[in-house]
Amino acid sequence: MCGIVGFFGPDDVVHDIVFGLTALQHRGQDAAGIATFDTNFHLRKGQGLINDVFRPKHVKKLPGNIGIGHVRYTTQGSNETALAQPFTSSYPFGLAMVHNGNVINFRELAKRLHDKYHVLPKTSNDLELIMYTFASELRTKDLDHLSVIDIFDAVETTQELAKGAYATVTVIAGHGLLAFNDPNGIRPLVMGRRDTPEGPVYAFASESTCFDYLGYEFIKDIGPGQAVFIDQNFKVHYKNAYAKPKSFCAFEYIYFAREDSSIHGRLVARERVRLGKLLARKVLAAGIAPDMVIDVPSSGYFAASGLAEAIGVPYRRALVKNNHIGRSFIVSSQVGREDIVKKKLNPIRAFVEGKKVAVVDDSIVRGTTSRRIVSILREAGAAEVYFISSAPPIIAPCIYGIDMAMSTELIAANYTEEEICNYIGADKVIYQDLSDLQDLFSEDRGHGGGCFACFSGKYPTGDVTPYLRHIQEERQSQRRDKTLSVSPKAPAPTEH
Ligand SMILES: O=P(O)(O)OC[C@H]1O[C@H](OP(=O)(O)OP(=O)(O)O)[C@H](O)[C@@H]1O
Ligand SMILES: NC(=O)CC[C@H](N)C(=O)O
Ligand SMILES: [Mg+2]
Repeated sequence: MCGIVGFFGPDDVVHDIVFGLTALQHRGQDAAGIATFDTNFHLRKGQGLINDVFRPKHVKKLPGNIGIGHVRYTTQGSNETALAQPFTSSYPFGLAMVHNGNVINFRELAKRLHDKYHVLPKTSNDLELIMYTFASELRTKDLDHLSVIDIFDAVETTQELAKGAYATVTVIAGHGLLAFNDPNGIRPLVMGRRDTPEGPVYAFASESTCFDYLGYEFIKDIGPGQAVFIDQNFKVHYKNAYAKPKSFCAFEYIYFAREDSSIHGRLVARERVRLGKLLARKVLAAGIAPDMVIDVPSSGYFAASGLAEAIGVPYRRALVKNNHIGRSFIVSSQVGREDIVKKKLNPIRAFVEGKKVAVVDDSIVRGTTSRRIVSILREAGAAEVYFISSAPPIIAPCIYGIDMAMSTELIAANYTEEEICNYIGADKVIYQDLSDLQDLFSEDRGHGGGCFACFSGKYPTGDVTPYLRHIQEERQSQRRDKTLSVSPKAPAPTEH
């Protein structure tokens, strides 16, 4: 799902970039990169977390009052350093770009760039296709007299040609900072501003939480098809008025985004509490009577507290998370995910022994976390374990920036709820109803609609079968996890 930031102000911006990326670390753990510009581009990118890649000695070598940054969760190509973002192009002007999302007409765009503009991207990262498509359109303009209209025209063409999800920020050397979203606005992108004695600093970021830390005022979400350009005089130009999102990724509210972020007017934490409360009907109808509701740290907390409140049962944090362990789901190998899940959570025996426990997580994707949780709760003496997902069953691949592109790795795409219950070893599995989730983000509720593709199999960008075939071939050639390493018919594990 990647995290992106961009800053443009009167002074060096690298410290705000590092700080902003640190607030977005949960969006990508594979790699990190920063590009700043003064009279030249200064670029550093590497594998690992922000603190791994950027030490003080590196920050000093990133001068410039305009710059962008990226934390990567790989969805296209391998996660080696060469494919980390940002990417730069020397022509026209000098460009540096980052994006969050996934281009799904990869081959078509690459062919057009080659045939029409004789451009050969350096890697298989789809960001290059967006950047070179934009660059190729820009270079057809009168570069001696580049106007904002020219820039927005190049954006418009890029948005027509590139299919999929892409929230982007671009430095156009000597001209300014540009942000634009794909026509569906599937990924989050927000704009902020901080006033200083020397003048305003403008910022773009995947999530508003970046601004909280840095003292920026939230200005707006960048909606579907929208673009914003900050010129050299710090004048702000908008392409397309803001429109409510019709296909914003619902999984951002459920799991991906940070709880303290607000997206399209909705505080993520509050939406998660609502999702927890919505589950009460099914929990009560299931005839289970939990003694307590616990969460799976860290993304399950708000839904668990919402459910506990709705059914009048105590909430307890009975699973303790090792705070030095990051996210498991966004690790690119099953072995890596299982290793993290093993190290990450420990039950408090004194709370769960002899108790009937409703454990709430935001989602069950591959089943890695849930199977482990049930096993360690049983080991800690829980009498009954009911596993509750605040997301509906994930039955179809995500191809818009969350790396679950193969239905063979999605447990609910391959097995019934009963088989899943058996595999994870729970006494009951309860999922959110898709209709309840869709209602929460419907136009009637003032949101505008969302992308529910991974829950419904209906994709907002039209026919995606060619892309699904492409990504299947790519994964098979990379021999990355393509099938579940489980058979839910197998009994739950006793060892752990
Ligand atoms: O069924 P699975 O394939 O295990 O995927 C689902 C789990 O992965 C995520 O947790 P993660 O560890 O990524 O992050 P968190 O600490 O934010 O919960 C999510 O919150 C679920 O717990
Ligand atoms: N998760 C993402 O947004 C990934 C962005 C881009 N597809 C990459 O692989 O770098
Ligand atoms: Mg989790």
